[in-house]
Amino acid sequence: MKNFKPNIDWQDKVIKINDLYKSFDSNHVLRGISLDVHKGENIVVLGRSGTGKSVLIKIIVGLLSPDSGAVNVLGKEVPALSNPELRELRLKVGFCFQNGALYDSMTVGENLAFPLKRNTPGITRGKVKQMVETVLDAVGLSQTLHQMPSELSGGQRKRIGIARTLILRPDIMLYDEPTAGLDPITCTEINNLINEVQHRFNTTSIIITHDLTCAKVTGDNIVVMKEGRFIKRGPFDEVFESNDELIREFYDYNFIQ
Ligand SMILES: Nc1ncnc2c1ncn2[C@@H]1O[C@H](COP(=O)(O)OP(=O)(O)OP(=O)(O)O)[C@@H](O)[C@H]1O
Repeated sequence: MKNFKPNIDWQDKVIKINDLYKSFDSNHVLRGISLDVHKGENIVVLGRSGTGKSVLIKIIVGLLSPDSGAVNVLGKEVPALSNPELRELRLKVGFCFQNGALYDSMTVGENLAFPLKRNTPGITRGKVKQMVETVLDAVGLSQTLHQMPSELSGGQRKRIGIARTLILRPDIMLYDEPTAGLDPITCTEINNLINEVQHRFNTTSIIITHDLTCAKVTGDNIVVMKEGRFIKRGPFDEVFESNDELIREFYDYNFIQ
């Protein structure tokens, strides 16, 4: 459970998705998805493999176009944006890749400085140094500044990946399977870090996962996705209190497999 009260503005919808459809030929992946995400909220999208979670995220950042429906992110209608407008939007929507996506030939510090230098022309070396130190401190890994990614554990790589997204101070963080492939203790650390980011930087987050513990610990609200639809939404305890057969099935699946 969170040891702080999230600062959520329920009047401010930073993501508004309405009746979204997306198919690939005869594969009807999204079949009428609607979702509001509020400023400062951590929302978890829970669903089994292949239900369309990644397709949804790609539509949110304009990497895929929907067949129909509306997608508004930070006040912009995403499908209508030009390429330069999309690039601008993507600076405000940070995507945390599953593997951290670090450059193996650069030190941790260089990996963190890279997006900052590329996206902030004219930034001084002093400012870069200060921002790198701040995000490294935020993820609890100040001591790794001069290390190479190959010297880090899987959990540390994830943390540095999160720091690299965070350094551009996005309004929205998208976490793709943040705890996949990690041992339970490291999972707990990553879950705590996701909450710490919410608390310290007041970001809005979408967390895609099939890890129920991650959903429970990080999510202010959960949506459960099945076959391209949201079959349930609400706080974790409310969703999983349900006697709905589809929800039980998901719950059992998590513990059996
Ligand atoms: N670019 C694409 N072209 C064709 N089919 C695609 C494309 N992207 C995704 N799909 C299909 O859409 C469906 C949903 O895929 P998606 O990656 O969103 O699933 P997911 O819920 O994120 O699964 P996982 O948890 O395994 O990552 C799959 O059947 C996939 O094959």
